[in-house]
Amino acid sequence: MAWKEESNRLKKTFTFKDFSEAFAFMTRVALIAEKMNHHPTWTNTWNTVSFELSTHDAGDVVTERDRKLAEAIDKLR
Ligand SMILES: C[C@H](O)[C@H](O)[C@H]1CNC2=NC(N)=NC(=O)C2=N1
Repeated sequence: MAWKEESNRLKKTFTFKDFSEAFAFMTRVALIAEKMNHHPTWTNTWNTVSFELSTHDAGDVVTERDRKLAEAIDKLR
């Protein structure tokens, strides 16, 4: 599934087998975000993880940094 761009955010929701799988994914995303110094706004409800990416330093709009992070997140799946 593709990322949706709306209201100055890149959005996507991932669904996993259970919470443990979802949290393992979040752990891997966290390490990548740190490495890229670009961090997601995200929510986790049981087996789902929803992302809304924007660049705070650019006034909370979508930039290339968000697209790169989205690409890196997709590669984890
Ligand atoms: C100093 C500033 O917090 C850093 O440059 C990073 C940290 N992570 C970040 N994450 C996101 N999404 N946007 C930013 O502008 C951003 N800035």
